[in-house]
Amino acid sequence: MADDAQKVESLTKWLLDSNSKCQISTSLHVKETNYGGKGIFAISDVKPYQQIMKISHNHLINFTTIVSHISSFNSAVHLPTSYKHIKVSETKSDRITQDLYSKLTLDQLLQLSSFQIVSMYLVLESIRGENSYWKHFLNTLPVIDDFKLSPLFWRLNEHTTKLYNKLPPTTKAHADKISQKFDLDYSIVKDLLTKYNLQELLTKKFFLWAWMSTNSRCLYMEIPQGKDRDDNFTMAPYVDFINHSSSDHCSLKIDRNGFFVSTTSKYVEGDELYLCYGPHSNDFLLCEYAFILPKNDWNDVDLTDSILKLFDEKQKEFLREKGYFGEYTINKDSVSFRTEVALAILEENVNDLYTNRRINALLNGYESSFYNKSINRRLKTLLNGLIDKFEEYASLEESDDIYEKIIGQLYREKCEIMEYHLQKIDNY
Ligand SMILES: C[S@@+](CC[C@H](N)C(=O)[O-])C[C@H]1O[C@@H](n2cnc3c(N)ncnc32)[C@H](O)[C@@H]1O
Repeated sequence: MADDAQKVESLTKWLLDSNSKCQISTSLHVKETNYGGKGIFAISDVKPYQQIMKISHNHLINFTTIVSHISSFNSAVHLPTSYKHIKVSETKSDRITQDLYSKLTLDQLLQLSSFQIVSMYLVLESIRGENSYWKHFLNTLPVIDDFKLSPLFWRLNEHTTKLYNKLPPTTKAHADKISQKFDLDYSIVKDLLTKYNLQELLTKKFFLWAWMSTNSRCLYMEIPQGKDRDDNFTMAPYVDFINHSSSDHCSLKIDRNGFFVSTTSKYVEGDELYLCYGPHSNDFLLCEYAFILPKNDWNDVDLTDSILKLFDEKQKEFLREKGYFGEYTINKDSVSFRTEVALAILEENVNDLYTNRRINALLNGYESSFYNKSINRRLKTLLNGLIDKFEEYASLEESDDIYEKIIGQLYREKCEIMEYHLQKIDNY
């Protein structure tokens, strides 16, 4: 079994094969980081705005390349012309290609979402092993244990389900959504394989590995052949070694020639290159990518549940109609405008909200200082109530258990945001 460095080397050789049309700058090197698996480092200076990687379409895994590859085994399928220039040039035959790829219809493939098809394909191509065109890429994907920090993993593993219920309520709500999506995707793919008597290939654990690999390594980009918005993500070998940072980043571009990565800042030898996966809080990063940052300026506290309890039906209806129902947050600097609006309407008579001049002025972006005092008063009560609940969990950060530490950090970060606002209110 090749070690990690050899696997990366084989992947690089495969990508740089003379016919591949891929390019990787010779200034780059993949190596282990001390915080989150592998990363990409500069081994010599890299200028800003320099193209450092090009991965051709034949080396990308997305809806288009998968449909094109699988259908090449079924002579009854005639692909639309938009697929014609994508060719995964592999024809080796085995049980998967004979019993499944040669029988799947275009309709069946097109009915799957991108998430379903990519996850299913990773499982099937892994089973094909040495026969798979993607074997060098598949060898560099994470193993299931690399996702052990993911709440989805906690929920499905009997030793960690208790942890799942300790998550902050909004983190848990996000994790619940992901879990539902996973369950649905698993049942749809399982049903499809059952039609071909291949259901035993798809254990939940295997699909979880493929699904989390897809979730944590896919890059959201408009695919030129994409049929709708959901198709707009791709797996890009080598590019997916780039770790996340909310500040320093590279830029991505996709066109008919392939997937391109360029720098936006200068790197010197030894620097790690980063990509910003998006403006994500630690709640989001944990649920979607199974890691959190030691410090994250995108963290927030969601007050929606606490605030919604304060409204009667008329107030809720007004907020819904005006587009201000829910998503009431505060972050490290400010109270969101949505939160201010929600707390402001509590000051007004419920029967004349639609004609109330002050409220309508606030909604139209005019002076709102009239409400400041009452917003602060209500916020103070809400935050004091939440801090009391959260502080108990924040102490989990002192635990020796890695999972409890993470849960504790999430609560502590939320407490710090709330304490900052309480201080600000007291100084007002
Ligand atoms: C697209 S991959 C990046 C390459 C990955 N480190 C590897 O070893 O293959 C995304 C995964 O890398 C890890 N990761 C990325 N950025 C990180 C960061 N700032 N801190 C900790 N882990 C990070 C997480 O496990 C995440 O799910």
